[in-house]
Amino acid sequence: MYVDNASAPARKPVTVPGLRAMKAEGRRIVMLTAYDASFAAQLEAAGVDVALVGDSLGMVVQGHRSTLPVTLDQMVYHTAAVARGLSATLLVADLPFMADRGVSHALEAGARLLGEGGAAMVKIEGAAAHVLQAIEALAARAVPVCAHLGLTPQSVHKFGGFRIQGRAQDAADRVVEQALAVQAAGADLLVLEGVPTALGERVTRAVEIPVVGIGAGPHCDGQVLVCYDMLGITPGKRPKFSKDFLAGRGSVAAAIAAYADEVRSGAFPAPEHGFN
Ligand SMILES: Nc1nc(=O)c2c([nH]1)NC[C@@H]1CN(c3ccc(C(=O)N[C@@H](CCC(=O)O)C(=O)O)cc3)CN21
Ligand SMILES: CC(C)C(=O)C(=O)O
Ligand SMILES: [Mg+2]
Repeated sequence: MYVDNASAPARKPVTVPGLRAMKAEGRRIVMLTAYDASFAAQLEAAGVDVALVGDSLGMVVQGHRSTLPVTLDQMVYHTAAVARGLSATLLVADLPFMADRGVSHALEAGARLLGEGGAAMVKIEGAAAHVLQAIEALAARAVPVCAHLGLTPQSVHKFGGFRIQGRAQDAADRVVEQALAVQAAGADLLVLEGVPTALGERVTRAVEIPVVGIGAGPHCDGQVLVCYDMLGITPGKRPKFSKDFLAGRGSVAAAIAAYADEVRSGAFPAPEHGFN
């Protein structure tokens, strides 16, 4: 089969408890988005730890200006496609905008993304009361949850654009409180996006769960990027925190391998990819 990965060298499956062990042992977590089976197989072959079916697909695949138009059906469709390209890589899928409008909706989304989609974990933005309730309800039913704080793209209209969050002291303190709250609600992983480097470090030290940063500086327990950004094929302006790993290299495989190496060594992100 085209996406069959059975001939690749065996790799121990990445698990939810395994991610916590990586934080404890100081091994950085390498995460990338994927939206289809062919990209998933590239991540798998490069030994990427975590694949994220991000609702960023609404922008980079569908061409929308935000992630808000993405539906649960579309997330399930892309998640199932990515799952077919993976074997050892842990699969995380975003809950789309408003999938958390009630606990029952969040549970339905979790059931579909894990059951039909084959994800091992769902990601949910924010730390509002209803989000904490959704995290608790999912965790109680053994659905692992990745929280997402800082620049949460589904809040683009509230933020007035994709703006760096937590710059003021009180805003930074609030992000730390939110991180503790999502951990207490039962989150197993935290994506921290678009915050100053110092806040990335503070949050990473404040919680026991692993923190995967994107535009959050080099002190997080891991890093995530949108796959098209790290290949330099995103149309228009790419976020400052991303880097073109295909530049000067001959293949997508080499670019993903270089990204994984640079995340694990700490070479990426460099100071110019961060905010202060
Ligand atoms: N291609 C792509 N890459 C992403 O990382 C990404 C998406 N799409 N879509 C969903 C969200 C939106 N994201 C974005 C998009 C733009 C910026 C951006 O342009 N930020 C400014 C900083 C603005 C400020 O200083 O407040 C930058 O210069 O990077 C940040 C995050 C992150 N996610
Ligand atoms: C940018 C990452 C963290 C994400 O949520 C997405 O790709 O949708
Ligand atoms: Mg997302």
